[in-house]
Amino acid sequence: MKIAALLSGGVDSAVAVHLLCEQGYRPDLYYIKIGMDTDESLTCTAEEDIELATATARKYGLSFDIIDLQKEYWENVVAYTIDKVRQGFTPNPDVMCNKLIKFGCFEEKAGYAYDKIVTGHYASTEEVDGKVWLATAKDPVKDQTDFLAQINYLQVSKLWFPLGGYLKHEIREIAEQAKLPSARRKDSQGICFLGKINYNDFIRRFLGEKEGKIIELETGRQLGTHKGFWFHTIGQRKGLGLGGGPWFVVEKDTEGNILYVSRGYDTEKQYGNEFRLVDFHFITENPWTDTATPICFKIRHTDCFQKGTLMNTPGGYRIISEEKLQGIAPGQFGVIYDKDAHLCIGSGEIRTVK
Ligand SMILES: Nc1ncnc2c1ncn2[C@@H]1O[C@H](COP(=O)(O)OP(=O)(O)OP(=O)(O)O)[C@@H](O)[C@H]1O
Repeated sequence: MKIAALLSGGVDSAVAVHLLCEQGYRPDLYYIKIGMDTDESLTCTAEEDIELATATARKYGLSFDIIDLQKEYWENVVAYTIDKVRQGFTPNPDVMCNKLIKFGCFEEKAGYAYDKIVTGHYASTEEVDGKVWLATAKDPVKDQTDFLAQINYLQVSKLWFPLGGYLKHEIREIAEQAKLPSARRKDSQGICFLGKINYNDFIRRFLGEKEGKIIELETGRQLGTHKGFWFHTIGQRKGLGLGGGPWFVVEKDTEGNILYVSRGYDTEKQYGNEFRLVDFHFITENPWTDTATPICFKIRHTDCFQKGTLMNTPGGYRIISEEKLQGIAPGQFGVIYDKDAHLCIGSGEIRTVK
């Protein structure tokens, strides 16, 4: 079996490679370059990543290649991110990076020559009645199935996640014992291409600044000004610069460049229990024929699953949540799991119900 392993320079993918070697496999290792070489302020930690990845490859005597997908990353993931922000949505670049870059463009450049692609994601796959499904990881805090929920059947059936059956602290212990070069490396956080740079600086570069009003939704009172709706997200509390809070962003008027906010933790306006999903995507297939199916779901990357019902209506899919949810942000992905939160079934982009 020919195996390619995606190595980031972090501890998780190094342990994935270690576990494969312990089982007698000899994967070819690949680092994907997605930073911007030409722009100092927009580069990731690429140099350090490549050094650590090279050291891991050397330790196991495996082949190591760097695949440059910078152009593809900017044309697909960054363009998508800016486009969504401009429309007032909250994008999820990590979801798109998995779908389009790690398992998309990489496949076209190198992955096609392999039977299996291995990563250090915390996720599993499971065969049910001869079909492969994406399944959650043993570690509920680290589970990354929500970032993988836009991949397709060809992708999931070729993927192998060796860390799915481990807890994060077990992975750290394995890395220490095996003396992996990246054993003591801190976990990476958030959106990769942003690396060390500030998200607002990144957005400002593309969309600039434009002053607009901040208005209290309940009273219509103007409380202050902001520098562009694109710096703010539904449910967000930080960065409003208003006294006497807590204030939360509850609505955005993108045409008028107005932010509507609401005060306190318990205001009705912050919460909702129903939303729509557009462009709904099943990873393996649609396992449900009913118009109302009990499910678990997530609307953001957290370790808690919400319980609710997936409604298949003539106007598209909707989720009705058992509990009221704070900060349902259009543009984010609503990720659907079976009712035991075991199989990840698919995802769609969140829209409000009007
Ligand atoms: N630049 C990259 N090149 C190749 N593979 C990558 C790269 N970035 C991430 N990956 C792969 O995707 C997996 C998940 O990446 P992510 O950044 O979400 O997680 P992580 O838990 O920080 O992983 P790691 O500790 O391996 O960096 C990694 O384990 C690795 O297999």
